[in-house]
Amino acid sequence: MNPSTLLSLQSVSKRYGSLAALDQVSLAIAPGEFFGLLGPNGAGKSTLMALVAGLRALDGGAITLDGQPVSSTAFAARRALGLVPQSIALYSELTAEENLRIFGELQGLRGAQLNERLDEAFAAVQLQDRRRAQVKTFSGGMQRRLNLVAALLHRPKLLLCDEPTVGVDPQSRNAIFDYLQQLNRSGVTIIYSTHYMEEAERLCSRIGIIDHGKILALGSLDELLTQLPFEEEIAFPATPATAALVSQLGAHGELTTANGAHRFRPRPAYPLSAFFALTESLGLSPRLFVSHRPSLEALFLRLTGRTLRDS
Ligand SMILES: Nc1ncnc2c1ncn2[C@@H]1O[C@H](COP(=O)(O)OP(=O)(O)OP(=O)(O)O)[C@@H](O)[C@H]1O
Repeated sequence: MNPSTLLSLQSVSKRYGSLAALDQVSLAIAPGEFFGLLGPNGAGKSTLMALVAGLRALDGGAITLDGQPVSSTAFAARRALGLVPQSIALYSELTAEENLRIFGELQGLRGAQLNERLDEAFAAVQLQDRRRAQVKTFSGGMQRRLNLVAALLHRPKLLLCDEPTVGVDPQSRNAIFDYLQQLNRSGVTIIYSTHYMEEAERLCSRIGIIDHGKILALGSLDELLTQLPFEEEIAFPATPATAALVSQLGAHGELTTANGAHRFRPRPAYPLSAFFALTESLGLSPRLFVSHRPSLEALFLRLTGRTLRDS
C-alpha cells in the first residue's frame, strides 16, 4: 500500500440480485482529502459508503483503511471512521443530549470525556440551547446538524457523509459546510457524496463522478474541467436584435440555440476581445451576454449523455 493512502478500494463490486450497484470500483483516498463523490440518484454512492463503513459485505475486491481490511468484524478499523447516513438516524422521542449520549457510548466514550465531547458537539453545530429538547421538535436542518455530530464524537480519522444536506434550509446548509471545512482543516479526511454539483465544486479538493456503479472521471475540479473540449461559452438572448450577430458568428465557433437563447463556443483561435469588438460594432449592450465557465454539469452530460439534474 502507498503510505500516503488512508483508504483504498481495489476492484470493489456489489450486486443486488442482477443489478451491479458497484462495478469494479478502484479508488485511493489520501489523508486530509476532502473527496467528493458526485452522481445522480441510484449511482451507487450510498452503497460505496456502506461498504467502506463495513455495514455490507463485498461481492468482489477489497477495501482497506489504514492498511487493515474493512469488514463487519474489523471493529477497530470501524472506530477510525464515522458515518453520517443519508436518512436521519436519530431517536425522535429522546432529547438531543440523550441521542448523542447513546452514540457516544456506542463509540466507546464514557464519563468526563463523553461529557466534554457532548459540550463540544453542541457548540460546534450551535444547538447548545436545544440540547434538552426532544429531537421531534427540531427543524429538518437542526436534525441534520445533530445527525452529523453524532458520527463525530469519537473523533474519527475518516468521515463519510452521505448526502448530508438533502432537504436542508440554506442557513443549516452553510453551517454544515463551515463545520465540515473546519473539520477537514483540523486533519479529518472526508468523503462527501452528493448529487449537487455546486456542493462538490465548493467543498471538494478532488471529485469522482459516479454513475451506474462506475467511477467515470476522477480529479480536481480543474483537472476534470480540462477534459471538456471548450474553455468558455457565451450565452445571449435569441431576439431580432441579435440576429445580425448570429449571422456573423458561424465562422468563428460553434453556435447552438435552445429555450430562446443562443450559446456560442468560440474556436480557440477566436479571442473573446474580437467577439466583444463585434458586438460593440453592432450596437449590442454588453449586458446581453453572459459568459459561462465549463461546469461539472457539462462534463457529466458529455460522459453520460444525460444531465445530472434529470437523470
Ligand atoms: N438493498 C437494496 N436492494 C436492492 N437494490 C438496492 C439496494 N440498495 C440499493 N439498491 C440499488 O442499487 C443502486 C445503487 O443505489 P445507491 O443507494 O447506492 O445509490 P445512490 O447513488 O446512493 O443513490 P441515492 O442518492 O438515490 O441513494 C440503485 O439502483 C438502487 O436502487
